[in-house]
Amino acid sequence: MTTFTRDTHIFRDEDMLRDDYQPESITARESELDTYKTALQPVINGAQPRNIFLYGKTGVGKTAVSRYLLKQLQEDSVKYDDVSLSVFWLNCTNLSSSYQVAVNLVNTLRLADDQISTTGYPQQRVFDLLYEELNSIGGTVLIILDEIDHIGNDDEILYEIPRARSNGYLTETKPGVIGISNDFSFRDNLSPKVKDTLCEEEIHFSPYNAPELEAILDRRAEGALYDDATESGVLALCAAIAAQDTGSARQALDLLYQAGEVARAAAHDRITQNDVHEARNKLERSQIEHGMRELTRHGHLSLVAVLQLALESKEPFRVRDIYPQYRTIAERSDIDPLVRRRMHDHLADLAMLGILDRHSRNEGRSGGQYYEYQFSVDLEIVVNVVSDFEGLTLPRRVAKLIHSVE
Ligand SMILES: Nc1ncnc2c1ncn2[C@@H]1O[C@H](COP(=O)(O)OP(=O)(O)OP(=O)(O)O)[C@@H](O)[C@H]1O
Repeated sequence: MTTFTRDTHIFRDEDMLRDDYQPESITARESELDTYKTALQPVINGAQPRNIFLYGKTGVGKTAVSRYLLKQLQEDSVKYDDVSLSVFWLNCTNLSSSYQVAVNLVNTLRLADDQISTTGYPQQRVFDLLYEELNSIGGTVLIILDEIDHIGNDDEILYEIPRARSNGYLTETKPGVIGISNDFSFRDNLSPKVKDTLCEEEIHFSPYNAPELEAILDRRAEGALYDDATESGVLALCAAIAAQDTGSARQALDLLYQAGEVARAAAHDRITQNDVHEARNKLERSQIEHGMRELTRHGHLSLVAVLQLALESKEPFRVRDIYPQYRTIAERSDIDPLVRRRMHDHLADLAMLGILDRHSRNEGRSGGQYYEYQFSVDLEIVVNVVSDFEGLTLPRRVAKLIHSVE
């Protein structure tokens, strides 16, 4: 019988290493905190809030710093009788227009039993409903729009809310918008009037360097791990790996967590540097698997075509070898094949995701330039992912291999 017993010698509180954990203090972001605090100061002064735009790559603390400061601002605002502050968060993932953001905001501001339908209203009607809700709240209302880049070019609302008071739609409420994005091109592509309004105050979060990441890990490990749970150099190694790759605190924390899990599974007394290396391989593997699963149908077909060739003969392969395989698999699966050039784009995507290696070659003096492809990951990983593809008629050799593994 399987039994569970508590293992406590590594993690004191493993939830503190999870992504949704909100740290009580922020490490290594002094200048961003200063600028952000200054931008929020008008709220405490009872003045119209400034609009703020935060941008920087993923995992560099934009959300954590915002949550930390806004919580502090809410606590401090209570001390002033003439300040009434309300803060609302909306994650804009999957919201690709001003209309959708407006509807979701109305529903965020309303009670659960008073929600509006997400379709069927004219845009101006939804904006009017939003102004009604905002007016009924009164005081200062800060709206934080996380992952704001999903709204794309349909960005009217980012102008409408900040300007609603000066345009006469709001009399009781002073609105402020804080937009958060990890897409650098989004800011550059904003329409000029939106840019002027939303980016009144811009704060850029740069990637962390290794000492900064080590300081973040150190602070987090104090609560998450027991005092002697890591071999010396483990935190520095996690920090160095993440700094070299992305500069993301999320990546560094994930690595430490996963290394703890590796140590726990192997019944080690403490996390070793080898555990960190193993954790890194595991994380990379799962990232690559995820990348393969998320490909489009034709990406999957291209992947299977290269896999079939790799099982039959020695890599690398040219597009002229891969394309006929791709066509055959597509036709047998009742899918219209793409033309060769378009399929080549999918091979380029596979190379970009780190699944294939791609080398450019020159064919002597007379010939042109061409590309060669080969897998840069273990075939075992590819076979494992391909075995979950549905609706494809797999070539015999691939199907047989999958069958033998299962
Ligand atoms: N300066 C910091 N001090 C303490 N913890 C931090 C710091 N920066 C980031 N973290 C932690 O790293 C993780 C990722 O941070 P966060 O979610 O704030 O990144 P982000 O920049 O908002 O990323 P994304 O753009 O993907 O939403 C969180 O667990 C957060 O608590």
